[in-house]
Amino acid sequence: MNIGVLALQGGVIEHLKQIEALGHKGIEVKVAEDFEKIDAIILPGGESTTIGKLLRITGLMECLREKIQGGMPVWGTCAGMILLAKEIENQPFNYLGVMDIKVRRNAFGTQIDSFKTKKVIKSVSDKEIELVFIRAPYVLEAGTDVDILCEVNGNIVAARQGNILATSFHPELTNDLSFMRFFIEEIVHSSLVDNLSIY
Ligand SMILES: NC(=O)CC[C@H](N)C(=O)O
Repeated sequence: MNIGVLALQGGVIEHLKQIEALGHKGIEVKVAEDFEKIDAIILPGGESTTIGKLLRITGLMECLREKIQGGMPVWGTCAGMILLAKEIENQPFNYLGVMDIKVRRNAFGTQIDSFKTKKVIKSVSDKEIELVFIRAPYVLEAGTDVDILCEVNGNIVAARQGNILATSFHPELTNDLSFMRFFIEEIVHSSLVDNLSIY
């Protein structure tokens, strides 16, 4: 499969490496034409304000929003989660606004409060997964269509709404491919099968 990674700012290469490690093609997405080449897209971590500004300047914002609303599978990591959210606490505007969640930015504290922990996320793997949090957001409120996949200290850090996956943490910064495998096999693959069955 061809998995795009939004390549305006942030942790692009790490995602591309994990995609390729699973035998798929990783494609950097920088212009609207790149959307024609991909089956799914990852919005990497970075700085949501910067990526948001670049999405507006390049005109990619509308294009990306339309693709996601049309069913393209998307995974937002950290800043990517903020870009997907319908509501951002203490901020009067959103970015893509496609996922029915309200998020708190920098929810665990500043850069020096970055931390790692381990959890079993049943829908993803039976084994413990290392979770890396870097000035991460978490989900304050989620709509009824949103499945909660993981909580840390009672805070929602991974959630799915149909074709949309959001994580506060960074699986791409670990050697564990299980989250990428989950995204590609469960979310991307099932959406392709659904689309085929229309015909
Ligand atoms: N690692 C990250 O993506 C950090 C996100 C960043 N704190 C933001 O609010 O956009």
